[in-house]
Amino acid sequence: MDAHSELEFLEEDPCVVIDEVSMTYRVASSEASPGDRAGVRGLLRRATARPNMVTVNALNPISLVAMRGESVGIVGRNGSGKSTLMKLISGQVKPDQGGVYASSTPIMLGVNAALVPELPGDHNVVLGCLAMGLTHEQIQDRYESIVELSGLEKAIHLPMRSYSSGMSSRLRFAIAASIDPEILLIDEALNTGDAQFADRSRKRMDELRANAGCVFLVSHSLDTVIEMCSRVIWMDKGDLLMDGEPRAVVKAYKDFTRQLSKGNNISAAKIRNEAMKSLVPTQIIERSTGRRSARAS
Ligand SMILES: Nc1ncnc2c1ncn2[C@@H]1O[C@H](COP(=O)(O)OP(=O)(O)OP(=O)(O)O)[C@@H](O)[C@H]1O
Repeated sequence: MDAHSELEFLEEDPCVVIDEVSMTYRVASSEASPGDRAGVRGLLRRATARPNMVTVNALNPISLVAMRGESVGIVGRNGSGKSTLMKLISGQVKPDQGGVYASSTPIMLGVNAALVPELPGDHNVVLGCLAMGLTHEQIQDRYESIVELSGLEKAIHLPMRSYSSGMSSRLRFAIAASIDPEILLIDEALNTGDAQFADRSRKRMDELRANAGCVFLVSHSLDTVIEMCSRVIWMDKGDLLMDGEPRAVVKAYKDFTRQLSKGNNISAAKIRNEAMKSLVPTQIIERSTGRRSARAS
């Protein structure tokens, strides 16, 4: 990249900058240590002993920049680090190292609303909206459309603990979708609820995407990702493998999973390596103002 294009890039306005972020979790493991008894007796002993703490690498160091106007899809197998990345962006968890910078508070659809199961749905609408910083007037204006989007009808007056998990997700989604965030995070929210709700939520999501500065969408539905995203990243075992044009990235990911499901582990590993080799790493530059931008290194 020559000096001129680098300058041009620096003048753009990123919504989210992820700078060399990594994340591990510490969890208790029941795996036997050398010298432990085998079988059920061993398990019983370990169940009452102090647990072995192990470290799970959820995310290896990654850097990423999302510009205004981008819809970034995130695909990958179970446990590849997609939700962890979303939680880091939304600030729900802190990285072990590195930093996440955002031009405004990222809003995770359907998860952020802190609701009270003992209270009826309508009370929770008010609580959820207050928690997101809406004023009384704004809540009054939006109340009807939230209830309508949730599709709960009369059940809106019943305690949330009496809802099915789909009903409660629908209410969370409807509350979270009542604001127009600049940075919108959607983690599988599209798969919430039944077909009728999927239609309604998709419509609202289209409006949100149109108004948002940038969107991150985690989904196992690859058609949805192609349809909705301008760019897709593929993650695997905590690594960022590929970042680019949706169809190309989804194709590589599909080829990879197809080989895996046929048991062709060597072919799958080849596709994984090729994807990783072709990835142009992002290098984050700290500007004199303290703001961060990126260039491809
Ligand atoms: N709270 C947690 N405590 C311990 N380990 C965790 C926790 N959350 C995630 N992990 C581990 O971190 C890794 C990444 O998990 P993550 O949920 O980010 O994956 P994912 O790509 O979103 O998976 P999925 O497609 O199944 O939702 C996995 O190995 C998982 O077991």
